[in-house]
Amino acid sequence: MQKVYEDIPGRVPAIQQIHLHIARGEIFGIIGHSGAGKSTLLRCVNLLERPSSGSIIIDGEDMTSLNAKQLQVKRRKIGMIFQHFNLLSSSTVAENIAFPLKLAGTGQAEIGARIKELLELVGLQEHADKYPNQLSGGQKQRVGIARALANHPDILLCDEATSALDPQTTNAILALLLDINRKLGITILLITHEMQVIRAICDRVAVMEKGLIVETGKVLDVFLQPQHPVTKEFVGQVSDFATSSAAVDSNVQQGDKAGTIIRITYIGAKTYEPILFETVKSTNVTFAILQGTISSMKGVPYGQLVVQLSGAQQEEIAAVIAKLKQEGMDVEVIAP
Ligand SMILES: Nc1ncnc2c1ncn2[C@@H]1O[C@H](COP(=O)(O)OP(=O)(O)OP(=O)(O)O)[C@@H](O)[C@H]1O
Repeated sequence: MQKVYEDIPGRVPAIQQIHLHIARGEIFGIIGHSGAGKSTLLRCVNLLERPSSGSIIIDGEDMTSLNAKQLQVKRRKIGMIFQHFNLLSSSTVAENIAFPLKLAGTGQAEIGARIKELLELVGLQEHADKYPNQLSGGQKQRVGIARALANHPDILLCDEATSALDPQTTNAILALLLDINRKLGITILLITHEMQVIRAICDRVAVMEKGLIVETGKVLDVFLQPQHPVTKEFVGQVSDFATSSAAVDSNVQQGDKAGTIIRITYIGAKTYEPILFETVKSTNVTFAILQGTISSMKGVPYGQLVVQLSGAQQEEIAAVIAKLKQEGMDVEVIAP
């Protein structure tokens, strides 16, 4: 699809040609700098913005071919939450959540029951009768989430949903989104400019720049092997990996230049196993750790070690590397 805002003649399209497939049930993140086109892309999904060309296919149905009535019905199955929450300030929490249910013509008794369920889901049972200005940012976003889920949507669009929140509240809201995805199977499409949001909950990510997707893939792959300069920059926000080469260079210069330098990547339970030590133990190979990090991606631990192997013949070092690979490690020889 493509989107050109028509108001300024000759301007670059907000979305150049983009082709994106999002699988049912996944959490898909779109990251990019300001003006990259993320909001435009997200708003095209539920047709808050109409693409200039191309189509938006949801469950086999092209959104751009629906008439106003059909679109209204289809939109009920696409919830949306916003950076600044967009709550009705003169309505209570319960009334805010009831709003989309009333629009859908839901009966009063059913609305009452649904509000109760949703308040429980987002942890706001005690706050039904409060007004938005009596709530914290995190609580406001919980109301936004409850309202977005009111009509049992299949898809939840999140427009910078945690950008106005402090880090601790951000983590709590991300945990709630992950919980909703797992419990209810809702597909989540989120946009953000923060790589920690992607790392915390996304399965896959697309990196946008100037209206184009410049890189896309599984979050782990993108983190461990970012290709595009913009992706490298975003990964550098949260990871020590991107800055590692300079640190490694200086460590190598200070130490023994002989030997082979490798980068080992550990994922899952292996992160905590002494595989490197066990592998070299019965050989002549010695190792020096030049750099190491452990982190977590969607709750799964992963780590990287940059290690200098020396003290033995090249063949023996090669055998150690082969053994590490056999153990399921991802090993990259950096030098020589
Ligand atoms: N309603 C609009 N009318 C005209 N131009 C627009 C409109 N909305 C966005 N644009 C332009 O389209 C381009 C992409 O904007 P968009 O808001 O989609 O980017 P973004 O990546 O979401 O940025 P941000 O994080 O700052 O919101 C920008 O050049 C922007 O100025």
